[in-house]
Amino acid sequence: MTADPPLVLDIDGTLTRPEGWGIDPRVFDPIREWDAPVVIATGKAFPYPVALCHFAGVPELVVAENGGVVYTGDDVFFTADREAAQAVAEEYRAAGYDLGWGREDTVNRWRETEIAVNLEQPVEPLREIAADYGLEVIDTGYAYHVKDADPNKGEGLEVIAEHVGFDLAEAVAVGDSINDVSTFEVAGRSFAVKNADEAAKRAADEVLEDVHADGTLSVLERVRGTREDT
Ligand SMILES: O=C(O)COP(=O)(O)O
Ligand SMILES: [Mg+2]
Repeated sequence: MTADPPLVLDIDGTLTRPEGWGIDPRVFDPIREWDAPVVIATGKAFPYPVALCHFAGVPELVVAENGGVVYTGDDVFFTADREAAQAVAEEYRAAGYDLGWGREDTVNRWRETEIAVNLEQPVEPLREIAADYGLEVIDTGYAYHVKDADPNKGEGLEVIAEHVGFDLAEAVAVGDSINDVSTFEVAGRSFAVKNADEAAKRAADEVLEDVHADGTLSVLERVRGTREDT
């Protein structure tokens, strides 16, 4: 007997439409029908991947905020807090800059452990202020994230695998950016979509020929049913 391997999916750049924005609706059915755990591992704020699982109709297995928040379906773990990143955001604003998400800022509104800044905002002053607080700034291609260097998606994934009881060596990960490198390091097989950044491409076992959801769907097709079910 064979079964599906556990899946680890990034959102932005990976489940997105070919033009780069919005979830490609073709990913919903394969995710829903997958007969093994599907972990959503993202830099987005906690509610976004929870909502994605909810609307896809799959259990909520979530690494959010680049590993700052981990949800096993039973327990939530916070591996960082927002305080220092918030202080960086306030200094950045006091220096005349803006986070770039508008007045109500739904990008950061429910974010618990880091701060995201719009890519159109100047990054150098942000990096300088973040360094003063001992934080790093990473560019996912969708936002700058001001974060603690410690937590990452890969460690969050390990927590979920242990809790749910699957073998990470059997897991298949797909991603597109530097925040997926730690995932690629702990998952047995890793794929970077064609639109991935250099860090993700270097870390992946294989770089796909297709961009965004087209790349991811090609992986799902290939790996479906490839796990030996003992
Ligand atoms: O939040 C981001 O900047 C990117 O999100 P992702 O990790 O799902 O690609
Ligand atoms: Mg991404």
